[in-house]
Amino acid sequence: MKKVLIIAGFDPSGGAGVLLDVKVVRALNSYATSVVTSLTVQDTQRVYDLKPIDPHFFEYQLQKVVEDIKPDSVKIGLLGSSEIAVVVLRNLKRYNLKKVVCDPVLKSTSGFEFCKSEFIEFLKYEFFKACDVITPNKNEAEVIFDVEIKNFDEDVLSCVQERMKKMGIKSCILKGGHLPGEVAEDVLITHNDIFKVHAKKQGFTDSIHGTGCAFSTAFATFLAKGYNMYDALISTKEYVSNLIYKSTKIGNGKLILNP
Ligand SMILES: Nc1ncnc2c1ncn2[C@@H]1O[C@H](COP(=O)(O)OP(=O)(O)O)[C@@H](O)[C@H]1O
Ligand SMILES: Cc1ncc(COP(=O)(O)O)c(N)n1
Repeated sequence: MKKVLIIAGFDPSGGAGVLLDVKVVRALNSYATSVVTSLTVQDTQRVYDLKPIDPHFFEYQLQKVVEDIKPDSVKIGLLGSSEIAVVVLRNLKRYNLKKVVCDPVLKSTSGFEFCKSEFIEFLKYEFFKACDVITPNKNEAEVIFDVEIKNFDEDVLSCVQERMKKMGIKSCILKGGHLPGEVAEDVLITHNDIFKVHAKKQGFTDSIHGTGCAFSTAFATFLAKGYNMYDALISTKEYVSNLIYKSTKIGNGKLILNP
């Protein structure tokens, strides 16, 4: 049984964060451990508040679980505070953790700002380097790479590729759910390759919640199973598209995924 370590925030409604991530890992027949970075006050309509976990207590939990159950891959979601991010970075290095997938959650679909600007600089120039792949959506990629993204044309993608090299980011999957058009396209960019996948768009991206969380967790799980990045992306795209096609309205707000 492959083991995926989830480092993410807690959404009590289960539409995003660790509750969703653990279900995705389980649905893909793997085992999830999880260390919570922050608690949110949240429902299917919006995020109201966030309280980061004490960084010392967080580190204590992280170290105990990693020393006992060595993960085959790591998914990092909402970090919640720069102090927690520093602890995560230190321990990625200390335990030499492999196959680290980071979903750079900067803002919720409903518009809640999860990161202040100095924290974003730390992520851009220190944290992402320690990850094997980051999975920004359109808005996150614009902030991280300081580029306007209206489509995934060649010039945009090669600009992102150049900036990744300069910043020391190893690989990146740009998620295109928020771009206009009939298809939801995602692009894996490495230092010497660009690889696209796409699926038919279903419904309105802004009315579905948790797609980015499910995407990065499924990708980390396929890596844990030994898939290379290309095959992991193909399988993740198929898996997440099916979850989106079956998304349901469980509360008064956005549709949720139910792995
Ligand atoms: N309406 C949609 N129909 C099908 N796939 C979608 C839709 N919206 C997003 N996706 C896919 O879901 C995944 C998450 O993407 P995206 O919504 O861009 O990120 P985020 O949830 O982080 O904002 C990507 O694979 C994207 O292509
Ligand atoms: C705990 C937690 N983690 C991540 C997200 C982002 O998900 P989304 O962009 O779907 O709001 C969230 N809302 N809450």
